[in-house]
Order: sequence, then structure tokens, then C-alpha cells
Amino acid sequence: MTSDFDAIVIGAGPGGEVATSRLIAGGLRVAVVERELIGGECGYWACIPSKTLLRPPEARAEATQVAGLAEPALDWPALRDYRDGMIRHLDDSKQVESYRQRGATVLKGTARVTGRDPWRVQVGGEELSTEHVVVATGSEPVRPPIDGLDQVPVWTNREATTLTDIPQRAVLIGGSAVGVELGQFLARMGSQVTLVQRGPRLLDREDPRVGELTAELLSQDGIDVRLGSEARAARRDGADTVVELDDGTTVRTDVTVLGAGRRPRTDDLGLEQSGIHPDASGALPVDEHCRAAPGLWALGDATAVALFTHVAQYQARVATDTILGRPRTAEYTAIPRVVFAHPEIAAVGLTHAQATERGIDAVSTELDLPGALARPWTYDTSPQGTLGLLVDRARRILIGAWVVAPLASEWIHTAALAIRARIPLETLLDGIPQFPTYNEAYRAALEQLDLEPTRMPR
Ligand SMILES: Cc1cc2nc3c(=O)[nH]c(=O)nc-3n(C[C@H](O)[C@H](O)[C@H](O)COP(=O)(O)OP(=O)(O)OC[C@H]3O[C@@H](n4cnc5c(N)ncnc54)[C@H](O)[C@@H]3O)c2cc1C
Ligand SMILES: NC(=O)c1ccc[n+]([C@@H]2O[C@H](COP(=O)([O-])OP(=O)(O)OC[C@H]3O[C@@H](n4cnc5c(N)ncnc54)[C@H](O)[C@@H]3O)[C@@H](O)[C@H]2O)c1
Repeated sequence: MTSDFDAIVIGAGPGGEVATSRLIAGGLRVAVVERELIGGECGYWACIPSKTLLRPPEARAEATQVAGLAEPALDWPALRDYRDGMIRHLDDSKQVESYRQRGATVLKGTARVTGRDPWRVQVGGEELSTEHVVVATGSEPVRPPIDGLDQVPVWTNREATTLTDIPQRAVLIGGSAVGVELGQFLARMGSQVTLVQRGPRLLDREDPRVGELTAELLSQDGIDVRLGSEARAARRDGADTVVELDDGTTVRTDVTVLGAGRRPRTDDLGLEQSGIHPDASGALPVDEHCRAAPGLWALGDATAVALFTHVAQYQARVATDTILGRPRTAEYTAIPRVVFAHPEIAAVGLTHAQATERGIDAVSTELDLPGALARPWTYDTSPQGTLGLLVDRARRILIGAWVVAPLASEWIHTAALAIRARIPLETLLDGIPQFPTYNEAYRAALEQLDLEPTRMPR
């Protein structure tokens, strides 16, 4: 008996969209099921609106830091309108139509996997059979256990990125990518921002210096950064919310914004009855082809490999090429990680602590960019910026890099390529980067390194 479809893609965020497009192009009979909007979290409530909102305050701050420019005015209604256009006014009808024209069946509804051999997927009252299921259901925000949180105004990334008015005061819970980006945006738009971070550092998966530099730049924006601090309770007091922290202090606010992590959306997919169990974090375990079981594939935030759009899209390329008979193996070395603050914060590869854990004889160096390069001064009248590099002394290759500097989201890719392709340090040192650019920093930093092998302790 033939199945209704060759492939059913569940979830049309960036991962599901790439999978759907490639499977259609590969000539398969494809259905894509989406319960909200084609484009997913990234397109409407995450990457696209947040980067759109961050750019005008960034451009304004840049204008104050260059010679001969007057500070431009921020126009919130105009920015809000542009943001609304960028998120397509939360309307995906053109996307639905485009997939239908390309030959896919688009089903709007919640999908559940109801059986295997062959795989069966239920949407609404209908059950469809298929050779392959691609799970691309994304993730949802974690609600931290704070007493009374249900009684006060709370924004997840959804309310924060579709905001219509700038709150006078905001408390952000969590000091990683979401907290730093949204905190800086709100502060630059005039909110009084308190950022509460549980651990001793911001951006706590990165090298400690990145967290220190980030705390400095947020403080320059007037953000009250509370490190080593956790919100314990929240309550109403008239129109105010009072957030109680575990050090006994309280913060008054209009809104509490959550940036405390995300959990894969895999709970209600019905996979357990087919013998497939997400791990304790909700992530679907997959092999190197993004396969969770024969004929069942998972990608993007649902796998929790790294919660980025570029990773979801990469996994979609790996899974679909394998489905289409061109097997590919996922290789996660050197995924760039960018926080679109101003200046930008970017990292790739290992931290020093991770390298040490792996037994690598790693040596690091840090370069103050205005002290070493011409570009920061032609770019800015009061330049700041730092590059950190981590090198494997034995193999003489770059294994990690971080940058806090203008345009870091762009020039971190030099390090990403060097790490992924294991380009020898000699080649990097022999490169001829354009003058005057930030990219020159890599050669300048590498020249500072003492690369003589150290005697390993016995
Ligand atoms: C504020 C914020 C900013 C971010 N900025 C960036 C950035 O700048 N760069 C970057 O790389 N990453 C960024 N991210 C992360 C990025 O948004 C995610 O990694 C990315 O959206 C993951 O894509 P995905 O396809 O796995 O899932 P999603 O985008 O979450 O899409 C999943 C889709 O599946 C649908 N779905 C779920 N369950 C079902 C079901 N049972 N049936 C049918 N449909 C279902 C959902 O409705 C959704 O449309 C940001 C995240 C946040 C929160
Ligand atoms: N520019 C980008 O690419 C971008 C932007 C935003 C988000 N994202 C992705 O979205 C995902 C979610 O981001 P996120 O920042 O919400 O989560 P995260 O998991 O990266 O960080 C959450 C932070 O919140 C802290 N925290 C958790 N509970 C807390 C509590 N009760 N009180 C105080 N602090 C608490 C944690 O210590 C941690 O540092 C990330 O994995 C990130 O990759 C990417």
C-alpha cells in the first residue's frame, strides 16, 4: 500500500521551512503541518523582530560616536510600523500560497504522531500515512519557578518583540542572549532596566571575559545588572509589580520579561507511543544524520543541539539530503554564536575551560582593538573592542575565538572558517587582510602568542 505522502514535516519554522523546500525540490510528495504561522518563532517573535528593533538604537548610538554627525532622533511609531512589516503583520497567507504553488500540501493545525510502519500523523480529524516524518517543532520559553509570577504582567519573547509601548520599567530574568538583547533594546528606548542573572556572569556559556565585558557595556547603558541573583517571588502593589530577589532586595517594575532559557516543544507529539522518548530536557535524541528512528527525523530547537536558526537550517540540509539518497553527516564544530548587542558580541569554537576539559594544551591571547588597529579609530571617536583567541599549541590551529566589537557578527566568520577547516596558524599569520579592517585583529592577536610547546605536567 502506498503512503499518502513521502514526507510530512511537522512545524514550519526556519528548520521546517528549509526541510520542506528541499524535499519539494527533490521531487517528493510533501505535506507541511503548522499550527501557528509559517516562519515559526524566528520569523515573527524572535530573530527577525529583535534584530529589526535593535538596529535603530544601535545606529543612533553609533552616530553619537563618529565625528561630525548630530545624534538622530528615535521615532518609535515609525520603528514599530517597520517591525510590523518585517513580521508580516503576523500573516502567513503568502507563504501558505507559495508552498501550495510549489506542490506541497499545507495543513494548518496541530500534528500528532499516531503510529509507525508506516508512520502516521494526525492533523485535526484526519490521519495521514507517510514514509518519513520530520519533526521541526521548535522550543518554548521556560517559566522559572517564581512565586506569584502568574499574578503579574509577564512578557516572554513573544510579547517583548511585538510590544506596542515602551514600558517605563522592566525587570529581565536571565542574562544570556535574550536578556542582553532585549535589556539593551528597552534601556536604549528609555526603560529603566534591571537584569537579574542567576550565575556569577552574563552569557555564562562563553569565556568569562565575554561576560565581564558584556556587563560593562550594559552598565554603560544604565542597566542595573544583578549578578548571582535570582528572583524568588513577584507580587502586585497597586499598578506596580514588586519582584523579590533572593538577596532580600526588591525591584519595582511595570513588566517582568523572561529570558531564562527555552525547552524543546516535544511533549504533546505522541512519540512515546511509537517508542521514541525525548530526554529529560525535552530534546529528541538524533544520530549524525538527524534521524531519531528509521523514517523519523528531528531538527532545530527540538533537538536542543544549539538553539539557533542557522543550526536548524543546517540540520534540515543534513536530514533532507540523507532522505533524498545523498547521506550527509552533521558536524557541529565552529557554529558562530552572536548576541546582537551594541557593540556586537560573537564567539565560536571552544572556551578555555572546555579545551582544558578535553585535555588540549590551549593557549589564549586577548587583543585590545583600539590599541592595535587603525580601523577602530576611523570607525569611531571613542573606540572600544576586544578579541580573544584560543589556540591548540600542539596542533597549531585556532580552536576558539570571541569578539566584543563593532560588526563582530560579520568578522567572527573568519575564525569560524579557520576553526572548521583547521587552517594552520602559519597560513593565518601569512594572510593579507584588507587595511584598515577589524579583520586584521586575527593576525595581530596571533602574533602575540607564545607558541612554544609547554611541558605537560607528569
Ligand atoms: C528573542 C529571540 C531572539 C532570537 N534571535 C536569534 C538570532 O538572531 N539568530 C539565531 O540564529 N537564532 C535566534 N533565536 C533562536 C531561534 O529563534 C531558534 O533557534 C529558531 O527559531 C529554531 O527554529 P526551529 O525551526 O527549530 O523552530 P521554531 O522557529 O520554534 O518553529 C517551530 C514551528 O513548529 C510549530 N509547531 C510546534 N509544534 C507543532 C505541532 N505539534 N504541529 C504543528 N506545528 C507545530 C510552531 O508553531 C512553530 O511555527 C532567537 C530566539 C529568541 C527567543
Ligand atoms: N542572537 C541569537 O542568536 C539569539 C538571541 C536570543 C536567543 N537565542 C537563543 O535562544 C535560546 C534561549 O535564550 P535565553 O537567553 O532565554 O536562554 P539561555 O538558556 O541561553 O540563558 C538563560 C539564562 O538565564 C539564567 N536564568 C535561568 N533561570 C533564572 C532565574 N530564575 N533567575 C535568574 N537567572 C536565571 C541562566 O543562568 C542563563 O544564563 C538560547 O539558546 C539562544 O541560543 C539566540
